[in-house]
Amino acid sequence: MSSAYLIAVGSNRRHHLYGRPRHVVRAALEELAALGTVSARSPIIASAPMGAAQRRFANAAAVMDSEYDPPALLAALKRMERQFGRRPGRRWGDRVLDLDIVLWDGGYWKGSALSVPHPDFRDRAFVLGPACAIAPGWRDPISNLSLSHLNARLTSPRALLR
Ligand SMILES: Nc1nc2c(c(=O)[nH]1)N=C(CO)CN2
Repeated sequence: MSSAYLIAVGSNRRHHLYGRPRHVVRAALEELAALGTVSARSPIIASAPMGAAQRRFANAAAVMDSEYDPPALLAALKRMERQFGRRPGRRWGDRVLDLDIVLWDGGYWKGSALSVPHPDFRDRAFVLGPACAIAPGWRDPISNLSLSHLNARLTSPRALLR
């Protein structure tokens, strides 16, 4: 049985073949088709780095159906990161490709190396912005708020949206 996933994609380093981060993200969005059926790809946005990273990021999101369960999909995404030349580095440092599972239509997953929903996605405009462009009505199973509500909450006065 296949499941739907929301995947976040990011890059802030050049790739020797693909070039600038936005081209890395575009290539990664295409490559996701090897892991399932991609039903939506967001526009690629530029965003200021959050955390220890130095350079600007290109970010995007995709919705895909896949036969993989969450740990198997995560393993496949990590393999793709390595194929794109990512090497272990600082947790919040610069990277050629970052692929995260944000949401899964099966609800929650909690393992030693993986939590779905992604624990921090509600505070990350660079995830919510692109995600809202393709799946605004998808609800976070923990807060039960839609992606468009979570995104509005990040950018609007809190009192209005609680
Ligand atoms: N704007 C932006 N900032 C980041 C990003 C990212 O994808 N976009 N990823 C990080 C590490 O996961 C750290 N900071």
